[in-house]
Amino acid sequence: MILTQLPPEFEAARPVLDTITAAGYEAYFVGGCVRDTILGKPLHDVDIATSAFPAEVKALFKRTVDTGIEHGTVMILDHGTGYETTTFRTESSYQDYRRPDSVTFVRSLQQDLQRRDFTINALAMKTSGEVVDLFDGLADLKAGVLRAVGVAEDRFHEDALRMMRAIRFASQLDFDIESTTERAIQDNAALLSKIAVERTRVEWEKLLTGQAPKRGLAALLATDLYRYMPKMADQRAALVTLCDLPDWQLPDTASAWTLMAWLTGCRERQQISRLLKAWKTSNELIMHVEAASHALAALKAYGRLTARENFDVGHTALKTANQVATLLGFGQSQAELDQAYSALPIHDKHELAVNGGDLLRAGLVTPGPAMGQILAACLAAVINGKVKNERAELLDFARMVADSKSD
Ligand SMILES: Nc1ccn([C@@H]2O[C@H](COP(=O)(O)OP(=O)(O)OP(=O)(O)O)[C@@H](O)[C@H]2O)c(=O)n1
Ligand SMILES: [Mg+2]
Repeated sequence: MILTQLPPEFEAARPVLDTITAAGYEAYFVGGCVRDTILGKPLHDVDIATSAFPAEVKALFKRTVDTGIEHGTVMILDHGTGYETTTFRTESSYQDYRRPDSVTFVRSLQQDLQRRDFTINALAMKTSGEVVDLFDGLADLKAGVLRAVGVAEDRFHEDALRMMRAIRFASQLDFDIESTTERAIQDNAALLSKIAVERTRVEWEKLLTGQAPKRGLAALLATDLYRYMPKMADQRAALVTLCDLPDWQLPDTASAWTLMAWLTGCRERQQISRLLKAWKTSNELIMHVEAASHALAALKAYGRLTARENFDVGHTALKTANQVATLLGFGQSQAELDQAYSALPIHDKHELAVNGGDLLRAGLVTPGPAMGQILAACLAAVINGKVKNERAELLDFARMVADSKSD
């Protein structure tokens, strides 16, 4: 197969490959970028494989960064773009970064492609557009099949994350997992528990936000792989529920985690935070999912949020909640939710027309906890529409609250 029209990312990288080949080495585009080009999908990174050893690559370019030199990876910087360039190698070193000596550099492309995970990822391409397909990856790409290169067991022993990757690609590409490969996942599923949670999480998020998530989830259930994901061993029922829902898609990781928290019965802040911490997500995401989960519970119970809930949850988390509610069958009109949110008198506590200094100057209070309580009462009154967000009215209201306190 020869691709006649290469995407602009490849055209931009052409001089880099030409420099390497002009020096007498081989250089190819390789892996996901070749796969995605043939599928007509957008590219996110261009990876290069070469017969040149890292020191040889570095000698050819002015600017390089040692991003993973012990695995043979050097990043070449060219016109503001970085190209991960990896020396042909045999044994996978993905598994154990503390054992860089598990990499053996080789001079042959065939040996390099042989240690890659799936046939559709073991494709290489020359700058001429000629695709090198030594493991029938093109046929599998056409048929929509994920098949391990060579002996599946061996590939999964080299890097157990590949089992997650298989299932993630099934969802992302809407592909079938070939039966021997699927069987090998089932037989080796327990190896996943050795993989760093962060790596598993990336695949899990890609699976949930893929185009055919039910396909990935069905494979997760069929192979029992979910049992070795954090906090998931007892969650078969939740996954079955997801598979039984009418076709659905999730727009982002925040909605994916809000859905998972909901289906695994995490309603309280603490439960949500415990779940997400087990998956080592960012604190920012935890806060977003907590807020969205709060909104989701309100949508489920009442179909709407109170003004206070709207204020506390915020617009982005509200949107996340409604996306998940829609998937679960109790979504509301987003336009109406947006309207109710916009109708709030204020959207942030800094918009309140009085602050602590105002209360002090008006002689309503002395510094201390009482001040916080009065401000909180003002905020609540404004959010609930009881008092206008205007200085004079709020000072009157604050005086009333202060008086009632001193009674
Ligand atoms: N555990 C892994 C990870 C990667 N690879 C190989 O390295 C390539 C690039 O890896 P990566 O960018 O992680 O994955 P992609 O397949 O490119 O998928 P994505 O679109 O998510 O980048 C893969 O295509 C595959 O050939 C592998 O064999 N085993
Ligand atoms: Mg990639």
